[in-house]
Amino acid sequence: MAWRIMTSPQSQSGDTLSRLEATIAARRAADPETSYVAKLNASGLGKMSQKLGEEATETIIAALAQGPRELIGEAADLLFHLMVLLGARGVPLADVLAELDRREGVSGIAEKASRPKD
Ligand SMILES: N=c1c2ncn([C@@H]3O[C@H](COP(=O)(O)OP(=O)(O)OP(=O)(O)O)[C@@H](O)[C@H]3O)c2ncn1[C@@H]1O[C@H](COP(=O)(O)O)[C@@H](O)[C@H]1O
Repeated sequence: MAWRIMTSPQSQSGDTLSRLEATIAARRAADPETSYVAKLNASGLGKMSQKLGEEATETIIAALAQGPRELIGEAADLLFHLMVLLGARGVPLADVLAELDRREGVSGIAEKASRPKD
């Protein structure tokens, strides 16, 4: 039987990520002793990028070898660390969502085929 997660009515993706973006912005300059967001920002872009890569790897491992709960946890870590990195680079979530909106309805296969050949 397929495994299902009950989706909380509060966890509409846009709202949740928008709130997380605001929280991350508010915590960036907090005390690194008490704020993980501040600690990540204090560690610099290199460390933040490394953490994103680690979370991506852990997500891959969960997808290949673990259960849905582990995959959900790792995917949440991955999204969180992506949001931290975007915030540190000053890229608004709205810009990323707008790019996804722009791509809506464009098949990845058709888009790739339309690229100029070398
Ligand atoms: N959503 C998250 C969130 N998801 C994951 N994490 C943290 O991300 C880390 C996951 O990375 P790891 O498992 O590699 O942890 P680690 O090994 O301890 O990390 P390192 O020592 O290697 O840096 C853990 O410390 C998690 O607690 C998060 N930390 C914070 N948030 C959000 O950010 C808000 C602000 O957090 P603070 O800045 O800590 O107040 C929180 O209220 C939450 O809403």
